[in-house]
Amino acid sequence: MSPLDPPSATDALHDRRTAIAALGADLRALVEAAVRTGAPDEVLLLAAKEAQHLTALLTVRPRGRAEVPEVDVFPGGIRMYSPVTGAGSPLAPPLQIETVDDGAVVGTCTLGVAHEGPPGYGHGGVSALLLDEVMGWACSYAGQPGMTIELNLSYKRPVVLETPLRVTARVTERHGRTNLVHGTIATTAAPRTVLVEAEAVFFAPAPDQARALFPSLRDPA
Ligand SMILES: CCCCCCCC/C=C\CCCCCCCC(=O)SCCNC(=O)CCNC(=O)[C@H](O)C(C)(C)COP(=O)(O)OP(=O)(O)OC[C@H]1O[C@@H](n2cnc3c(N)ncnc32)[C@H](O)[C@@H]1OP(=O)(O)O
Repeated sequence: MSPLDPPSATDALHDRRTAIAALGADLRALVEAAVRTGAPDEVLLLAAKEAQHLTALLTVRPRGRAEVPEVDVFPGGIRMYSPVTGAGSPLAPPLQIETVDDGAVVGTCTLGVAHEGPPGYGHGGVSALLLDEVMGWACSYAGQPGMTIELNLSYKRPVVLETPLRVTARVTERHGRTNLVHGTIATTAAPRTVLVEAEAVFFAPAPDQARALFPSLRDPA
């Protein structure tokens, strides 16, 4: 089962997610084209007008800042607009979450030029983004969805763009509501060569605290 399209989805929900993902894919292609283009100035200005038209088209019944989208399962499930995993997000690579049998969570993605830091390599903040997300999923899979309270990174080698990446995370220790998590980024071609390593502390809020933090959470228990 893919956590990004659970079998419980109704046809309408599936159709909505499919449409959101279609728009997300084209927006990502647009973002990548926009940051790589060598088109002349007049073409950029024409594209800007077209982008304004698209923005107007989509500004219909916008959801509230803290509202959980109807297409999402929160916490611990599909997030269509996540800047990391969201198929509907132009910011997301997007990263696909998978689990493996021994308790580690594995995510795969490929970064584009839009995610560049040093020329040809991924931005260090983007590596942190990928790790934070997959480490968060490791907590959810360990039964304690939580928020990052500390994240330490060691950048060992640059992360190459346009190369399939493998992001792994595993809960190593639990102390009450606090989980220590270890994470890595490698390429899928050389999974043992660690490019970035992370240690993090996640905190799983108690039900009352979760209700206060996330008012639209239906059943924090
Ligand atoms: C039931 C449902 C709950 C749902 C929650 C799900 C959320 C996940 C969502 C989607 C999953 C998909 C994946 C996403 C992944 C990405 C995650 C992120 O990006 S999260 C955004 C960035 N993080 C923040 O914005 C946090 C900001 N921090 C806070 O708001 C507070 O710190 C908060 C509410 C988390 C805790 O605040 P306090 O005041 O209640 O807690 P205090 O007492 O400070 O610490 C709690 C415990 O942690 C220990 N602690 C604190 N800092 C520590 C540290 N650096 N190292 C080790 N332990 C530490 C403390 O000693 C304490 O432990 P002792 O309970 O006493 O045993």
